[in-house]
Amino acid sequence: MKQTFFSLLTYATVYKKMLWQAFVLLLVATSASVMGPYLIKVFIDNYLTPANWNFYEIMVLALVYIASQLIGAATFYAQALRFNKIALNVVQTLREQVFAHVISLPMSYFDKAATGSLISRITNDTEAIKDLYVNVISSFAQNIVRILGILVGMALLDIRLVWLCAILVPTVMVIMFVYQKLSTPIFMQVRSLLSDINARINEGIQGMAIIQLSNQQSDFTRAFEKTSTDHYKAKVKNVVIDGFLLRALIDLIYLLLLGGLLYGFGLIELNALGTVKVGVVYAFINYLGNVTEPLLDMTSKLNMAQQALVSASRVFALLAEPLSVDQSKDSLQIKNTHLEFDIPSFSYDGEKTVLSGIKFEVPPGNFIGLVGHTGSGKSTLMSLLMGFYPLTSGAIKVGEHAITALSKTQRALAIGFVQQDPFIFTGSIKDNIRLELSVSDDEVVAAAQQAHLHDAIISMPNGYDTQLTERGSNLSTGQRQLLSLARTLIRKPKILILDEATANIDSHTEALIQSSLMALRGKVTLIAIAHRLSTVKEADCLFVLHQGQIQQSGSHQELMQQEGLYKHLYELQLRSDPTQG
Ligand SMILES: Nc1ncnc2c1ncn2[C@@H]1O[C@H](COP(=O)(O)OP(=O)(O)OP(=O)(O)O)[C@@H](O)[C@H]1O
Repeated sequence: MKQTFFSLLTYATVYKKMLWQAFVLLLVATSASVMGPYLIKVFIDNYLTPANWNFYEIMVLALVYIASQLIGAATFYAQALRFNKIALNVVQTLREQVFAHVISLPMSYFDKAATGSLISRITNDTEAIKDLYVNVISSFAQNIVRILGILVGMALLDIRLVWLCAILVPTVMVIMFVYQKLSTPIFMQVRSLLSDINARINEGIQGMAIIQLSNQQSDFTRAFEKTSTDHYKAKVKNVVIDGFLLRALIDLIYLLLLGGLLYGFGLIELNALGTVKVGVVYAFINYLGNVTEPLLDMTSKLNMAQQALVSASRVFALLAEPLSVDQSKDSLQIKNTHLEFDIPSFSYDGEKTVLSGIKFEVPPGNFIGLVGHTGSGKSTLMSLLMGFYPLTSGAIKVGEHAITALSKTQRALAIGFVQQDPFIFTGSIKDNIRLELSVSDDEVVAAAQQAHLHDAIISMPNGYDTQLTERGSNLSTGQRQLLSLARTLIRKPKILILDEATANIDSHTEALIQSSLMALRGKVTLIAIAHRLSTVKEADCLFVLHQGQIQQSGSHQELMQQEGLYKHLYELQLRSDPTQG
């Protein structure tokens, strides 16, 4: 936790100048507020009690008092503003850093992490860190300086008051230490359960259709209620510790102060000396009140500080997740798109082999098809070409360069990937096609025409400006695939991968797309993954995958002459749908 705290503090050191200003202003504000009771003590003891009505001196005293209060208020405001600005800047930086880190994490990370839980870290946890800066660090700094200032004031009045604080401070520290030890595991649990709640909500919304179809509402609700109840119980534990330790601490401070006051002045001063200066008692009570206030403020914020540190440790853990090792060189350009796959074996988890003995080449401009049973490794092979996962052995080469040596930008420019279920961003159709690419509206229209989506778009009331909702639910599945195709074609890739890209498209549109794609033949390397074998019949070469290995390869005609998996699959499809032949 100490490490986490210091790591968080380093984020504020970027704003050194503002920090210095804030501290200087804080010192001025504290000195001004400490001066107040002292000036009143002077007024009471030097003027009021002895009835010394020296008008000019009293006026000067009053003016100094008013000026000190005004300066105090102004500098207090100015320092608070600076501390808050630093805090908000730090949180903004941290949130941006976390987001940038998360979107650069290797795909394998997202296979394990629940989306809701990740969102919770970027939003809730960074928000809790904001509390640390806005409410805790700045107020701790203010309070500590105030306590030190008051201690100086007290020492000037009566050194015994400082001894009183010498009892208070270690007591408070012991309680703070115990509180921290007890509350950390509970806060960890609370935060992790909050992530689970987010993950469950996310799952519930994403899987809404299947939940309703399989009538799983009550099971999902029960599971949610369980997580929610666990969260509630952990929170209650937290409230009990807060109530027991923090409340008890507050009472203890009051008790000690009262005892100290009675002992210090009630007994000693009255009995031994017989007289008490009214001004000293006024200033004393005022200072005691002032020293209690920052202590109480700090203890009440301890809870917030603890939560923030727990959140920060979760955020730092996420920031420590290793990014994929980038061996790329920006200077490398893809000139030759000759592809060479040589993968002796590949496994996602180091245990189960998903691909083995993969070795083949694809000359530039060729059209190849990858076919095979579900789970045979077709998408995995393409994910490796896209660099989504690091190779565990062997290499994939584009031209003379290993795929890992090419920068992500180069790869994204050269290779287009049309997915089966593409993601649609909130925004217009136009923006979804161009994404961040700076292309004209005409180019967007041309890409949509090439993907045979243009007619569907212009039949919508707002045409290309139609706003798409999250996950593109106001487009049909087929239209989403066409949009993904347009989005890829507009980038004019040299290698085009189609992963079941036309699986949800009617035969007529599919035939049109097929002819568009065939027009690219020879200019662009086409790699199509297809279950519907009729769509890849025209390929220059077909690779038949079976349990992660290439079992057969050759053109449709060649494969049909062999007694093998391909012929078997093709005949099966032909029997179930004779129009496919
Ligand atoms: N991200 C992943 N993490 C771990 N294992 C995975 C992952 N993705 C796929 N697999 C496993 O790898 C194997 C090959 O899957 P892959 O998706 O490549 O098959 P496929 O031939 O494309 O199947 P389909 O035709 O159904 O799309 C499967 O056994 C699958 O369980």
